[in-house]
Amino acid sequence: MSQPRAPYEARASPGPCVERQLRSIDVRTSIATVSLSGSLTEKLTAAGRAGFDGVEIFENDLLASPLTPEEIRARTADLGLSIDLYQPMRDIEAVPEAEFARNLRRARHKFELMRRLGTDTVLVCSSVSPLAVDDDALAADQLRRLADLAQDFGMRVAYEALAWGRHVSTYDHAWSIVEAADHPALGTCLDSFHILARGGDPKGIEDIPGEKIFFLQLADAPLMAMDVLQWSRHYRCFPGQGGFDIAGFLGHVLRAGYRGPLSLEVFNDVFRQAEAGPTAVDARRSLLVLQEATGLAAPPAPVAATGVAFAELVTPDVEPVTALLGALGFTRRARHRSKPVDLWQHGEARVLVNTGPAARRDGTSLAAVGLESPDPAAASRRAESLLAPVLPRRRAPEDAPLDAVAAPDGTELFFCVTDRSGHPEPDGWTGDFVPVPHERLPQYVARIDHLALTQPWHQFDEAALFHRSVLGLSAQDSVDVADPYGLHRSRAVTNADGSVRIALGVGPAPTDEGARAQHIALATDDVVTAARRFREAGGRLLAMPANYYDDLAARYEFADGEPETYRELGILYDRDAEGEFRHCYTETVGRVFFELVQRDGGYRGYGAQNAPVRLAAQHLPRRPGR
Ligand SMILES: O=C(O)c1ccc(O)c(O)c1
Ligand SMILES: [Mg+2]
Repeated sequence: MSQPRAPYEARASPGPCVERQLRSIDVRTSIATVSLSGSLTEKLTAAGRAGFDGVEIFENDLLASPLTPEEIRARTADLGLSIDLYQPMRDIEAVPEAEFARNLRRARHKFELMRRLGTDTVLVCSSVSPLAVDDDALAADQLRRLADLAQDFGMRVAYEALAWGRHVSTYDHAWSIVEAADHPALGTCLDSFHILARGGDPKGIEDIPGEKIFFLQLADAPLMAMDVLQWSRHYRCFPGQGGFDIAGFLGHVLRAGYRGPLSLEVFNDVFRQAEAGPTAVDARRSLLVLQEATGLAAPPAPVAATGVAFAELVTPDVEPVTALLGALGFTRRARHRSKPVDLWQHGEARVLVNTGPAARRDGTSLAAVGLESPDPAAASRRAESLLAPVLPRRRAPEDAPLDAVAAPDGTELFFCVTDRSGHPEPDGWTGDFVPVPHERLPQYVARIDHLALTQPWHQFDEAALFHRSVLGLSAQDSVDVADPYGLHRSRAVTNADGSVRIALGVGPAPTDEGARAQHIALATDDVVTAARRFREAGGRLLAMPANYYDDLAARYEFADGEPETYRELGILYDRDAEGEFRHCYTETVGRVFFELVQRDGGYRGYGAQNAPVRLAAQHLPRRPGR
């Protein structure tokens, strides 16, 4: 089959000129209703509001809907969505003639339904039926006859290889059957999951004529060694959230000449249960990032943060918070000129304490993070283009304008510039604070080492993609840590020099309020001194069990007295190929606690090895007698 080829298709890999050409392609985005939670109406509404152009309607969603096909069509159109695909038709091909006659009858009903829905493409997935025989000629013949019927209705059939199809399980096999059938109303549907999960080489996609690729489904997945059907039905995720090279895959499909919608088809147990609205936004963001990676779109470039300017705590009960900060050697340096917000500082670590109205709503929590930005306005434009909710720039007329967005968990992220000039009238956010007299205390904290933010259970993957794409941070591997009452997962996102480190977590982390835990880790170059000073100032360190220290002494050789000091203060120890890590924890106030950390050498982790012991210790006070 011959087809016109665009000039760039001859090139082996997309260079800048290719990227420019791709950018002029107007791609449409679509999402399968199976990817979202709720009723069909809720799914359609979420997809429409998130800005998708179309949907794939899953048969079960239609069957369960009280709306007539005409009403679904009208609702979809009202939301600005087209119905790009109806799916799936199963177990159609390569079956005995009597069975195929029944399949055609079923198909006729579906084509009538599709006409009422106003959609023209149906997905047929490769048969898993025990009746199906291993006979490509028969499969091609029956698919041709199905396509004939489809054509009578003005419809098209897109044949997709399921990775677990009985006889057809690879895209090239499905394409060879479609090619043999040679019918204008029959094409293939490519699904990145089925192709990449089997480890197949997607390069061969470039040999399929673009107009014979009737549909493209995109899904990523974490790399797992498990049965492919279970993997597909439970663990798919949005592009950029798993381990597949979806951008590379899409490059092959575009070079084949495909110009249809990019459609997300994600079967995922978490998304099935989470609110559809935010999931749809997460989904759209994943496609925007993918479009950027493949040269299909050019949103404003990421502006990586260069440090943490401040962490902001809100609290209805300020005394325990300021007592904790005081014991940690922070002093109150300045007061916001119009709001009940104090700036506390130790070294270059700044903590804002806000006792305003939000505090009464949320209890003591970490509500905002100031990220030091080389270009706050550009960082905000990037965030907005990737669908981050932008917050009002000026809270009060006299305040300095601040660019800020909300992260998926509601944490406010400010892009700011800290004025360290020492001028009496500082610029930027610091200019809104009026200095107050303060004591000069010994400084043993250098800066904020990292922030740990426990995410809502259903937003872990979304949070990682958000921080990576919106903030230009890179994500490390996710680690699983045993918590006595569940599993704690953690994934750090960092900038290149480690001056911004955010540990995103999910799990039953213990807090006074039973809510998601958040913590601020402070960098020190002498954790023993820091811990002692904290104690002397009346602070309480989290005690660790003696068994931990017995094990530590067995694992490593320490200088005389070292393990005893750690045991006395509750200091934990870890080591990797690059260096050493010593850390200890304060008690928890509301949802928040502090950690003191000493990194030596090039240690890059967060003490995950010690986390089960620390989590157990944090649960203890809340579960007395256990
Ligand atoms: O899991 C399935 O059965 C199934 C159905 C339709 C698809 O497009 C698909 O990729 C998987
Ligand atoms: Mg599919």
